[in-house]
Amino acid sequence: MLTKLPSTFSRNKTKLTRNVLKHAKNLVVIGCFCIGTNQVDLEFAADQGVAVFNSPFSNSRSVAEMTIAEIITLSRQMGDRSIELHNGIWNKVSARCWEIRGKTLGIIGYGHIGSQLSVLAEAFGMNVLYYDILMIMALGTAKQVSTLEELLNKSDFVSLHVPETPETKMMFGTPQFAAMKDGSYLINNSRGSVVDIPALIDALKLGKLAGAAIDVYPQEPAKNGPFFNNQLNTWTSELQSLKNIILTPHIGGSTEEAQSAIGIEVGTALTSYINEGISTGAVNFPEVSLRGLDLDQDNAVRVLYIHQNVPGVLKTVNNILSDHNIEKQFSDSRGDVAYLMADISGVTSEDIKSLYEELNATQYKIAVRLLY
Ligand SMILES: NC(=O)C1=CN([C@@H]2O[C@H](COP(=O)(O)OP(=O)(O)OC[C@H]3O[C@@H](n4cnc5c(N)ncnc54)[C@H](O)[C@@H]3O)[C@@H](O)[C@H]2O)C=CC1
Ligand SMILES: O=C(O)C(=O)COP(=O)(O)O
Repeated sequence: MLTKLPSTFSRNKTKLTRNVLKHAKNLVVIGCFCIGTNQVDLEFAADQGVAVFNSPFSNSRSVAEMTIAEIITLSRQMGDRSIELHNGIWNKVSARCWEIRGKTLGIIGYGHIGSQLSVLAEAFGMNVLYYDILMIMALGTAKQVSTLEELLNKSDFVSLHVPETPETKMMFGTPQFAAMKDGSYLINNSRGSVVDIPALIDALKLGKLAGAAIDVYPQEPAKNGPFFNNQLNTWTSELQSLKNIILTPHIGGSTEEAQSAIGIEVGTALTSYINEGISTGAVNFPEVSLRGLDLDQDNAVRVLYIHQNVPGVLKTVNNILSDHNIEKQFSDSRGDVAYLMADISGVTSEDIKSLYEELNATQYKIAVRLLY
């Protein structure tokens, strides 16, 4: 159906690969109703003239809150106590159950989620360290460390909040577990590809880690309900058998508040791109905007021209537009793709057809839309 749609919607499970996108001939825009955009081949989408929008922060508070809940749940072994009581066992213990006050939280990836988590953790009396590839201003009394190793050596809890990129794939494996403090905890609410699960299982079995919380998996089932082990990964049953490990079904951003805010944010971006061509906030595309579009005035037309980023294109396009008054114009490029927006006036309905045909016939065009 993608071939017939001007826009398509995805959450993190909908894989829009090169193979899928190359059949989507009429596709104009993709909305990812989530933060992560690794499920879409962003570069190929841009090469096809398809802009991709996401919701960069609407569910970040939900993830930060869930992480705080997990830190306390792990520290008090509440998951295990709850499972025991569900199975009719009363097991009142305090051994190796801790307050989180005064403990150190190491945050890997200090972006929207990591930085909110930092503020919440400090409110609980935790000390916060963070590691990020960028220099980022610390909130509260958190401290940025310059190596991942330093963070791992010093933290009682380590929480991952990085995006899936070639650099973060399997960034957490045997050497990173070895560098962690004995009896520490790992939380992964980022992406399933970031942690080497067999290495995590070993660290838990050896007692190196006192617990872990995992929300994301290398493969995830496409729908709710019973799943076969190989739909998550081949080690699911091992994970299920371990003590003090919280397993959640990728629900970090799944709250009513987050879903409603995401719907509004991405929906607004999609409609302003479709109706006005505005690409501000696109994750794969040049960001172009022009002030007020008044199509009722002076036979106005907005020209949206996406093209390969090579010399000479603007000259050709402006030559075609030059029979009309160019009220305003803006152009930007990102990598191999460039995007020109121009508001022209004095365009008759006959002109529109010929303008479209001429622009469509230009050499380096990727896509053309005229709004009138
Ligand atoms: N479990 C869930 O339901 C959810 C999971 N997520 C995941 O969380 C990720 C992070 O979300 P945000 O904080 O909003 O993203 P963000 O883009 O605001 O922050 C990510 C931070 O990670 C840093 N980073 C990138 N590569 C790194 C590396 N190799 N080492 C250290 N730091 C690195 C970046 O510089 C940035 O500061 C998303 O990309 C998504 O995959 C997001 C929302 C919900
Ligand atoms: O926002 C994200 O990146 C998430 O992982 C949450 O995705 P979802 O809305 O649950 O498909």
